[in-house]
Amino acid sequence: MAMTQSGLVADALTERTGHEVELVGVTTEGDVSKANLAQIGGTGVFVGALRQKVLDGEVDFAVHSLKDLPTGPAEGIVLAAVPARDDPRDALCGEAKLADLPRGARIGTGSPRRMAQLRALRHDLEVVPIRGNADTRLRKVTSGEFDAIVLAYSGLTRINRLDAVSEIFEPDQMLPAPGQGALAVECRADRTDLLEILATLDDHASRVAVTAERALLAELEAGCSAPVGAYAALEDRTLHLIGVVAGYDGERQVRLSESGHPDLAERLGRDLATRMIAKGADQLMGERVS
Ligand SMILES: NCc1[nH]cc(CCC(=O)O)c1CC(=O)O
Repeated sequence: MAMTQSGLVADALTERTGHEVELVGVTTEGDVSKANLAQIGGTGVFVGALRQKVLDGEVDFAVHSLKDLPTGPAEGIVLAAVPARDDPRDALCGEAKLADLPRGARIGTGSPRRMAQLRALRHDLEVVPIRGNADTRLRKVTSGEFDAIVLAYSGLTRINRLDAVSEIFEPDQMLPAPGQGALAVECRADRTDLLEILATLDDHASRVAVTAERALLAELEAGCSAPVGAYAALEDRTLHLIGVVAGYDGERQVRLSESGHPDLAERLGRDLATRMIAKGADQLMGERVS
């Protein structure tokens, strides 16, 4: 998936600016270690290794899945471009749509956000942690170990596995992770020459949407392992943001929305988070039922 999305960015850059781009594959501890990803530092291990190559000047820029980036700033590195976002929704991969799965069906997901929202949609489901890359997970559906799993639609597009999708969740059923479906192009802050070139890849609507979603996540002091969903979209020069913090039991949710001017995307996210905290969102995040 990472090589595909880097290839897409490289092609777009060549098309827009005429610059040839050489792809450099980077293998990280996250790719080779058999240990649980959480134990070796979560998705931060992929991001950290790529950022080091950027800082060392081994590569000019790096492409990440934006939802895997920690919300805090990275010293010496800037988010040079957010290309036009792909479909941000989550997809169910299995034999049937969610409503048609048998009682007590086994659903695999490693994401607390997806777990909590699945339980809210259907209390009878057995939601079970699952590991491995997308292809490994999909094989666990084919083998019958799981009745279904949930993955990002955009990721399935990039690995050419839309055939596995049985249902796409609308944001009112399941809010995606902040930044889901978007890519992040990062380079060194002092490379002004490069910043100008990479800026041609930036998509304003995508940039303001993910800015609001990530500001919400940052203000909630949450990371990618928190049961936090967010989705923002720009319509007629108004930015609409929806956020959710879902309790692990699926019983309680704090779900609020807010709209504002896209120039104030960061503020919009922070304001919504503050309102969510006032409704008990931080308490829900602190809980671990299973
Ligand atoms: N956490 C892993 C990860 N990081 C980005 C994507 C999907 C692609 C995207 O969001 O752009 C995935 C897999 C998934 O959640 O199904």
